[in-house]
Amino acid sequence: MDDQIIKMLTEKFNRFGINCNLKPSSESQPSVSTEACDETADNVLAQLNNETSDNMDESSIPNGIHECSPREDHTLPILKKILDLSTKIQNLKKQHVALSNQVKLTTESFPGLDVLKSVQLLGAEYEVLKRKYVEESSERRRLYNEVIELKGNIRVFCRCRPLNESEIANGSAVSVVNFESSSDELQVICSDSSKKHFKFDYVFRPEDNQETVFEQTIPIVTSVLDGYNVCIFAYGQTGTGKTFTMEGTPQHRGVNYRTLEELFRISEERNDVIKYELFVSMLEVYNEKIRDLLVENSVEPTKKLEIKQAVDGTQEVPGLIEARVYGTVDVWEKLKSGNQARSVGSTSANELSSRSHCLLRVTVLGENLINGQKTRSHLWLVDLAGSERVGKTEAEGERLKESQFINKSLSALGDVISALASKSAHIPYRNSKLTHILQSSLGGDCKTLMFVQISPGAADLTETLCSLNFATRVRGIESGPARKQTDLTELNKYKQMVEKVKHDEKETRKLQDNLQAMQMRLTTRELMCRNLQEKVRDLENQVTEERKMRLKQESKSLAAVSAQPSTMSESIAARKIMKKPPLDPRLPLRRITNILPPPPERKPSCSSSMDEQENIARTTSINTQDLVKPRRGVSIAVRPPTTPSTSRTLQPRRRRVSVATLCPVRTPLRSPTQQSPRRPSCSSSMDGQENIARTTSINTQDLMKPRRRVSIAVRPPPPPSASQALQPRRRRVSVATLCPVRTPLGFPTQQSPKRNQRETQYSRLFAPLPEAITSVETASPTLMRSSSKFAGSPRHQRRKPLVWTPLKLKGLKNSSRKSLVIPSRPFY
Ligand SMILES: Nc1ncnc2c1ncn2[C@@H]1O[C@H](COP(=O)(O)OP(=O)(O)OP(=O)(O)O)[C@@H](O)[C@H]1O
Repeated sequence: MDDQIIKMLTEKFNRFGINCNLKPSSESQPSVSTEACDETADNVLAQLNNETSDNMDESSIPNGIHECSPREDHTLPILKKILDLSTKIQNLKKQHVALSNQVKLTTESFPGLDVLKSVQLLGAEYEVLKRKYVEESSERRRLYNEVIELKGNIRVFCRCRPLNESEIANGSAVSVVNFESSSDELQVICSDSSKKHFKFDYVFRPEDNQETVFEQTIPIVTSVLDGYNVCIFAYGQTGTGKTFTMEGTPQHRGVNYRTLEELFRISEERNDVIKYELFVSMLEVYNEKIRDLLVENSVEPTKKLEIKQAVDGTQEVPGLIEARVYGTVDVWEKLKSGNQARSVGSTSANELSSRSHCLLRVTVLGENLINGQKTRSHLWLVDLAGSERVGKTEAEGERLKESQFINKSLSALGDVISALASKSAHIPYRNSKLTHILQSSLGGDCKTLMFVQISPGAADLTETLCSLNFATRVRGIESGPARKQTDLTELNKYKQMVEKVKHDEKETRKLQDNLQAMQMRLTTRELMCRNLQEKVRDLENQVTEERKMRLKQESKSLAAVSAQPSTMSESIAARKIMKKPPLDPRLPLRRITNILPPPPERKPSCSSSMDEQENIARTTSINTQDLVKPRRGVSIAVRPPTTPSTSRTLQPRRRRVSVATLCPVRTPLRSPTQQSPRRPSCSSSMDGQENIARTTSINTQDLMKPRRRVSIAVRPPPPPSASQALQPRRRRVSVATLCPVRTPLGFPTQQSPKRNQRETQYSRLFAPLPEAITSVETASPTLMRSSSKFAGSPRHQRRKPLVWTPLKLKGLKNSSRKSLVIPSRPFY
């Protein structure tokens, strides 16, 4: 026994109060193996147990344990445990040693540089091979599809069913269809014993089973996994085995089930390269209505389904259920429930006759995990309703209606096929729901396979010939090459996003431009405001200066008048000056703010033809300097009538009076920009008998002069002409009133030369005759009238009296005609 173990055991025994004297065996004795050690431990244990149970007397312990006398009984279980643990430790140590011997890590254990190099080489090689594989597999698919295209994208298989029991029972056991040695030809023996040859892509005999049929179908079916649209449909007379070929029975499964089975198998195969998702939809076209066959709750009223054209040009049925299928079990469940929902009925030709066209659509979404290419393709599996002769099947009522719909849609299908075969410009796809929904499958970039189902019975010979002729026409269609269907959903999404971004950018640019323009306008306005403020300040200064000067002058003249009041007129003038209200120390200047005044608006020129005898012209012009001049001048000129025209002859009682008034008017301040250089000329009819022309003109310098004058000029009329003799009562009076008007600030620069010209003209026109000029003190409307040459006009020619009113122009801001027609009054 190992000395170390003995020593350890002895120590442990002693610690627990066991007098244990374990001695190693003699030197001559061979070393004890671990098994021997275990055995020893077991013996010790057995011995201890015996001592505990039987109170055995002290005896010798074999194999080196010479003495062992437990003092107390309760220490034995602990000892036992210790021994157990020791044994376990030993065992673990042994296992450790064994494992260490097994795994000996040395520097040699790590791979060398050579190995690493070769691993790297292999990795690169693997990448190259992978790339080559992808290239090759795509090339294979391309070639494969090319082969199919060479064979024809519309392929026609003919399948003849076996004679059924009733046909045999009726004695027509002889088949009218003869099959040639080759697999793509057949002969039909007509009633006149003539033979008709038909050639198709493949001809299935009555003995050919479902597997044989599907074997030929596989190549075209698998194209859907490569991203091509595929359509397989069964056409033929009722009871010839269309449903049998497409759906089959649980024992003899048809193309539908086998196709999906194959698709799952291939997708499993390509799992590491392409990820596929399969969806199934099932619908029927019954009496020209589309019905979803996968709607679970048939109690609910079926929603109306319509065919719509999708963005990529394919025909879609929005709202149609697309059930995801994960395996053949799923598929079978879906097909079963769909077939149960399908409209079938019993006819004389077929006990379970399909009364509708059943369409199963498989949508395949594929994503290439290596290059990320996505595909979305459809596979249509169509079991058409059988063509039937209404007379032969003796259909009545609902069956008759169904038959009519079926035949109509099959006829539409025939028309489409004919149009496609003759390469007609217009293909009547929309003549029926069936052709509309199969539009892209029949004439588009799709691979189409048609099963023409025939009966071998002589009784169905005519229908058989019809079906075969139809199938021959279909085979003659030259369709274009099938196109791989990439998933355009994401592409369209990105396109829309790009469009939106472009639009947004355009909008942003427009907004930025607007902002810049606004900023520029703002800057310009601020500049203008500053200029205006400066101008206002200058004007205010000027006004203050002039006011001071005027005060000085007034005080001087007042002093002079009070000193020598010689004449009556001077005394009156002095009185007037005294009476004059003190000047307003502050001019009512409008506060100019940063808000710009509106753009200068032209006063509307209102002229209306009220009477060709009347002409009223008023012109008001305001100058800022006018405001500060404390003088008022009124000139009234009464013009003699001009030579009357012919028209006047017809209006003998009309008179014409023109009054021009120049007077200072107290009006609200107007901004310089609003001060139009030309006042509008307003004409209005005041009286049918009178014509009043008033011209109001304000001159700033005049306003400053401290004088008031009203000049009334009454000119004698020229000698009456012959025409006037006929109009003795006509008079023409022109009155021009010039009065300084207290107006808003104006600008001298705005005094247009045209206006000056006009003023000169007027002043010349209304220049007072020396003998008619009366001083202000004596001039009054009454006097004016009495002094006029026409004062003694007959009463019925009375003109509208002039109204002498105080100057009231408060609303110049509104710039209405009223504010410009300034009524005047004597300055007393
Ligand atoms: N190749 C065949 N082998 C064995 N039985 C067949 C075959 N073809 C058809 N049958 C049988 O003929 C009968 C009628 O077939 P099926 O109902 O498929 O005809 P159909 O063309 O779909 O008729 P319909 O247009 O009226 O629906 C069925 O009982 C079917 O099992």
